[in-house]
Amino acid sequence: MSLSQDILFEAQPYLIANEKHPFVQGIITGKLTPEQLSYYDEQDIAFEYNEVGVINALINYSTNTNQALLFHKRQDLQLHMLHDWLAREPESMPHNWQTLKQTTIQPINQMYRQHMVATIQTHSVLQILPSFAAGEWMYIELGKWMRNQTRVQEQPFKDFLNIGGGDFEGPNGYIQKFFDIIDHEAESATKREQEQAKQTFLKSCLLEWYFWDAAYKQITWNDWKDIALNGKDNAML
Ligand SMILES: Cc1ncc(CO)c(N)n1
Repeated sequence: MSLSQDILFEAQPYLIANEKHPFVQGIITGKLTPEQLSYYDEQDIAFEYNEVGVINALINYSTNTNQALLFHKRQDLQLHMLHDWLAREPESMPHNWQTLKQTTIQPINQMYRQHMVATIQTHSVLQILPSFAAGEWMYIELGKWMRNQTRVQEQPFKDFLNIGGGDFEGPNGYIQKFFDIIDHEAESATKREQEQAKQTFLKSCLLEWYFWDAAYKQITWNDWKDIALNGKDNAML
């Protein structure tokens, strides 16, 4: 079994848990509040901006030119996605590069972002790529699964997780190429390095669930502070 097959086998329960999360269910039923959507929107755009740094590292530590070109192409897509995203929803939530860089990174987002950037110091594509590829894989799989669900046909729910299949899916899509790179790099890695790469992927899958959860409950540092300093009920966390 290749490393990517092994990873994907172990990631299945995480995919199912993500499908069941009330935020994801709320996308299907259109039952998320504007506040939940806006928390997600703000945190996720900042999350995607953080990925720019992770993709830069992938370009930097590529082990051959084809890898570097692929990551460079993915970076171009990332920056275009961010550009289009910043141009959307201008009235309900003004977005721009300045506000994006000043957004407060809430607890789970911070944990997830740091989980990803912590892999950069390994200087190893095998360790960095799974941290990033897991989220991409999760969104692609959730998008495929959504197509079989009877979902609300109103914006913004209609296009949520309806990610550009062409670029990401199929034998020539990014995600397959990322798994091919993981398998290629695994060939020259130790068992321990392979296991580390797998655990990094699974940790990202887990943090995907918590990212939905944080948006569903709109968890902020103020909530953490209230619980710690004022002894407020911590059932919500
Ligand atoms: C939290 C998160 N994970 C993955 C993706 C997919 O790019 C996203 N937009 N946000």
